[in-house]
Amino acid sequence: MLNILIIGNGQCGNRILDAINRRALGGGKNCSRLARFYSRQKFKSHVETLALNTAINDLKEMKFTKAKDRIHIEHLHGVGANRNIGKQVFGEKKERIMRQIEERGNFDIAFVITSASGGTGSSFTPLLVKEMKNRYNYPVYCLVVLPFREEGTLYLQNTAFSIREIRQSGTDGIILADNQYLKNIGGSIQEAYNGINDMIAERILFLLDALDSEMMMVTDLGDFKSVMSGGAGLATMGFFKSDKETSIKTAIQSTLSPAGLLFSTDVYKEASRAMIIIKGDRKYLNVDDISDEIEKLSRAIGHVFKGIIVRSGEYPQVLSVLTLESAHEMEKLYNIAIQAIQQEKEKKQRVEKESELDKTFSMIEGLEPEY
Ligand SMILES: Nc1nc2c(ncn2[C@@H]2O[C@H](COP(=O)(O)OP(=O)(O)OP(=O)(O)O)[C@@H](O)[C@H]2O)c(=O)[nH]1
Repeated sequence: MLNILIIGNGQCGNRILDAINRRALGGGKNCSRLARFYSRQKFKSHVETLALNTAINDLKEMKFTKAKDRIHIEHLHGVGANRNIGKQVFGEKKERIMRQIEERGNFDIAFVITSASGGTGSSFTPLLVKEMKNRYNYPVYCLVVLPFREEGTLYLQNTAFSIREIRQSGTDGIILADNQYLKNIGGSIQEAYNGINDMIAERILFLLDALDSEMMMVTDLGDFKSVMSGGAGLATMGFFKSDKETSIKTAIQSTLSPAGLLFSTDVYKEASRAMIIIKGDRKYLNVDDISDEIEKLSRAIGHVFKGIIVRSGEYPQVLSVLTLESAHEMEKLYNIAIQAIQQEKEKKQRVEKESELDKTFSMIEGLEPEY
């Protein structure tokens, strides 16, 4: 049995963690809040979850994560997208945060979930990972959510710096999920967030289940580590759940297609290593068809690990984990981020010069109110 730690930092990280806990309690989208009082989590592994946030309201919003796992790192009501303040708060509260991890025991693998663009999660994550890597010898993977591109200059510049810092933190790999790419889920912004969080939670739970399952064809933690160590330190995941109409070939293709992935990439051009895990009833799993599809991918990118988990009565579900050797979409994001940083710099310079407003205020210099 694997010991797994999942940490959610900041509002986005907290919400995704809560979606994972809801699913682990067996809940779909409408799972009752009461479920957490009487259900046992369906993790096969021993999983500890921990939510960190400077904003108490974000922690209170969580419905399926135990109160003891929601840790408030006091600083006003968040750090207002300011990563410098976030880093300072982490520095001040570091030992308290690390004690929380220490108390939860030793692990085989850890995941840290955050948005790249806010203040708290994106500044805590690189510093936290660095501390974890210094103190423990288990792999630490980050799941990082990229912003909608129209969310503003501060979020864009935070993204550019935080991704670079997370890469340099010693993390064993970054799994990307992109709000912009996934936004066609539709509905209100809250519905889109819930939909995206649910997609991420579904993939993470499938992965955890697979890493701790008896397989007909084996992939294990060692294979996952090998996949994640390939490429340029960035990865993404794809998923597809088939019904009785879908062939296993189509299911595998779908997990590698835009509809199945969490980040925009042409896997046949940009992927470096992959892991494909298939779960379902033996009668749907034609081994020749599976091999055909996997070979097509491995001819294009190199090595592909494959795993098959037999679950009687279930239509196949397929998960892909892909490390990337290049990421065109990330280059595009950095180009807009550079413009955003420039824009913020020019604005600051303009404000630092004596502004028209300063001139207006100075008109009453030397005068006193007369009554
Ligand atoms: N997918 C997804 N993205 C979210 C969610 N909530 C916020 N975001 C995104 O996260 C980014 C903002 O980061 P947050 O996580 O809210 O910020 P924070 O880390 O709490 O930091 P501060 O609020 O600045 O202290 C924006 O790009 C949002 O679009 C969510 O529930 N799901």
